[in-house]
Amino acid sequence: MLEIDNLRKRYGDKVALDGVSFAVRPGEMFGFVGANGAGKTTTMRIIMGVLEADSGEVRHEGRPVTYEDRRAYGYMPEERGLYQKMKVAEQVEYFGRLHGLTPAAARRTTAELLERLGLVERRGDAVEALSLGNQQRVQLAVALVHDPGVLILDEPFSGLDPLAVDALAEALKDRAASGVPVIFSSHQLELVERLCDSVGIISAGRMVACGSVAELRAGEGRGLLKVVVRGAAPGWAEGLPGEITVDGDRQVLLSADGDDQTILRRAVQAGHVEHFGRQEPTLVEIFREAVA
Ligand SMILES: Nc1ncnc2c1ncn2[C@@H]1O[C@H](COP(=O)(O)OP(=O)(O)OP(=O)(O)O)[C@@H](O)[C@H]1O
Repeated sequence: MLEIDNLRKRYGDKVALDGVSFAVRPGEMFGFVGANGAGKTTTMRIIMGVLEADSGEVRHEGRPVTYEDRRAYGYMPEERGLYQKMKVAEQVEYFGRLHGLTPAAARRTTAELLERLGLVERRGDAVEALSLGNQQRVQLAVALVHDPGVLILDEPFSGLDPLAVDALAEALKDRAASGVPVIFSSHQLELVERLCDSVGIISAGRMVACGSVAELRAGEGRGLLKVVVRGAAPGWAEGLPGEITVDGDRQVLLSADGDDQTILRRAVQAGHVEHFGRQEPTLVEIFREAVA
């Protein structure tokens, strides 16, 4: 388990982290979300030891993490960090060697990763000649080449097309499935909702919500009741709590606090009920509520 315990960090007068804590289990994919400037990059830099916290601790498997531990982590920094003139395959191999792989192992792993990430045809190109999406794939290959025990990725999906998102997502899911804790930050909340076992929402340096999407949903209450009735006379829902919208011959009632059975009876009497059910809040709605 990777534990982030009560991290505090100031830049001069600016409080960037104000007691951030969370934990990520082996094999868990943790989505780290928050508005611009909320403190995600600062937290990840502290986990990686690129930046020192004013106080608090990062532990892995019960012990404070050391420089040696971190050498075995995979990291995709916000500022990226590739050699622009170096060729793709050479670059991934080079980072593999820096992490202590033998030349043969670095070559083999590089070939596997380039295949996996759809980069085989670009293996001989200089990084500077690649599109942003392909550069990001190379960056991920570099983060994965030494088979890291922990993966920390700062906005790995930003600027990627849907196919590149899928390729990266599959590679991360694979790593998580092999028992590695994976933390990534993102502003793409639908993606986080789809991929992550748990989510942390940070706002102004504080963790304001943390847990599985199902747990975060449960904290939001029952969700809105949505009823779609076709062919009902106008005014059928008079007196019922909620808002009606008209869509052709359909009327849609969204109700936050009406009694389900009463509303259902009224809807059945009024017309043909096409849909009746509670809408679960999306992560976008949970996020808006949490940072409000
Ligand atoms: N080197 C620095 N010097 C001064 N202030 C900084 C520095 N780095 C970050 N900050 C401030 O600390 C706060 C947290 O920044 P951080 O980069 O961690 O946020 P973030 O959640 O990663 O944002 P984004 O989504 O925009 O990348 C912000 O107010 C930022 O302006």
